[in-house]
Amino acid sequence: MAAPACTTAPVIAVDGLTRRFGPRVALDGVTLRVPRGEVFGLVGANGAGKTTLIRHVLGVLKAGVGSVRVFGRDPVADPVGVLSRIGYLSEENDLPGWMRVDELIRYTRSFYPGWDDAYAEELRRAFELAPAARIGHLSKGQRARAGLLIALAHRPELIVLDEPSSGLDPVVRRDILGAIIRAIAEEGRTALFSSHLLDEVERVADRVAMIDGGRVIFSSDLDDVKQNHRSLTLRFAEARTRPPALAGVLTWAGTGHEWTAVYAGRPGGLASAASECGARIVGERTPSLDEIFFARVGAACVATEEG
Ligand SMILES: Nc1ncnc2c1ncn2[C@@H]1O[C@H](COP(=O)(O)OP(=O)(O)OP(=O)(O)O)[C@@H](O)[C@H]1O
Repeated sequence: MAAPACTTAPVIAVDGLTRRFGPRVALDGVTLRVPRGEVFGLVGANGAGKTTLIRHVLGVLKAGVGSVRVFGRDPVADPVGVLSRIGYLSEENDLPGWMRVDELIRYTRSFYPGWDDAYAEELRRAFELAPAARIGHLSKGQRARAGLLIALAHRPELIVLDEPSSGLDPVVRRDILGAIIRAIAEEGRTALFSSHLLDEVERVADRVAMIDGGRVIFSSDLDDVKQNHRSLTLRFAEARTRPPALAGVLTWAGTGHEWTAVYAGRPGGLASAASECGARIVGERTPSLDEIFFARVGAACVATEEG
């Protein structure tokens, strides 16, 4: 999954994007960069703003406050220039139910000069889609595979997948992710996908942005995320009813003598602070992306309440 070194302009550049639906703020000052050749995971709970952000990237929604550039272009002003280079799988996966699989492939093919017949056929076989099957009669998982096939087969420079695994069984999930990896492994290809399944993002992404309440609360290279967070269990000499406030600790869980912290900072940074308050570290490990996400969301909520 190693991405090529990225020195070129980002494929997606979002700056200060705010979107309101009536009184509801769906995106709040979002700024992010999706570098070329990387797999970028957008993670957040339902309603966090992932789909709204993707709809701006596709030019379906126009940036009122802030700006969105894809391949350096405004996707609203230049939809053909941008969308012809994107493969998109929507969360709803709204394909025409009356078409057969082979008709869907022929129909979609006509829009894309770069359509790769051999690759489309390879995907059709890998996804076990019968050419004569009616889309409307396919299972949800099969429809997702068909949607993914037509998103991938024109070999787009950028593939955008909104919750590709939503509602699918683990085997299909792996099929879908395998296909994503194949698509992006082609030189210089970029993938942006949203998910609330943190284990899935952890498996495939090079970079993640965590979104909560319309804000990007954290965005980083995945290896850096893992390196810069530790889960540390502290044993205190005295039993405590609440944990101490220690710099770098995002969240605490525990009771009495033992408390576990998700900590962001340099390795070993918590040790001296712990000993100053009569504790020693009795356990240490790398937290999962899931733990980091919830720690970050929790810390962001506390900061908002205090701010
Ligand atoms: N067209 C719309 N009209 C009104 N509110 C909207 C609209 N689209 C999104 N929202 C609201 O904006 C917020 C962000 O929604 P969005 O669909 O972007 O979240 P999401 O992270 O993609 O969640 P999900 O995975 O559930 O789709 C939510 O509170 C949602 O109800």
